[in-house]
Amino acid sequence: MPLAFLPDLRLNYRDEGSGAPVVFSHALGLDLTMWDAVLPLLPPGLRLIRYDHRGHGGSDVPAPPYTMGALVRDAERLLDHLGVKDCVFVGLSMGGLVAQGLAVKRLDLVRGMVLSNTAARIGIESQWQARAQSVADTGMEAVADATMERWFSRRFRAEDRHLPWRERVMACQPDGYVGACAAIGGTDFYTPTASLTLPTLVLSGSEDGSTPPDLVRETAELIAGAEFRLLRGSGHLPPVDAPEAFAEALSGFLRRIGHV
Ligand SMILES: O=C(O)CC1=CCC(=O)O1
Repeated sequence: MPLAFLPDLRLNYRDEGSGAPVVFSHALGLDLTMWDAVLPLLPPGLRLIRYDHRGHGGSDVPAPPYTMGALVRDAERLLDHLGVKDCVFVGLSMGGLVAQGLAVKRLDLVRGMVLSNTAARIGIESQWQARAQSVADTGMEAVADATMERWFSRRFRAEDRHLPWRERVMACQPDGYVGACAAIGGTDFYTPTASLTLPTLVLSGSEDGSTPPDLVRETAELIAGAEFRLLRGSGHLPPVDAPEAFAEALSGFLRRIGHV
């Protein structure tokens, strides 16, 4: 898989297809494979770029803590490196924070965004510090089970469909996870996000235990003209537990804004 050599960091990414660019930014503790089930369901004529955040997947793992500014800068430098402008940026959870920060900073790069299962602010800093500390102390096992409960519905878990995703969380480098917790805990985008006016689709899962629908809807209401859509039966990761519904919502948005 290609690595983008940014001045101080190597970022792992995949760049597939050709046409109008769509960039995918994943959630905490995961990697670019989070989008595997969605990409084949999207219409032709798109350049599909996905990457691993610092500290995740095949990207470098700098020592924690990280800042949201650094995560946004990584996305910015990757898009500059790939010569991408005017993309639709799709960010889920932590990736949705990156989407908001990037749109505020570099509107030349982003012509539309999809904010999935995210908010202008996620949780409170002390909870993120406590979570980071437990991973620093005892590794990913400290958060794996509780994460599955927040991410996936009871039914999904009863069918053991969460197990491969638990393995992915367990494979995350503790330093990367701890670093990203600091970035999330230190981020409050209420004011900058309220200034955004670009075309935006906001998606939420009715069973999301991490960013519940009311929180996600509140962020949609900050952005003038944003569309809000609730994916019924889905949890925190619709690309995993409801890829068809996610792809259908994303494809509709791309068509409505003339991106495909
Ligand atoms: O781990 C969680 O509960 C949910 C989450 C918050 C930010 C992110 O990317 O995932």
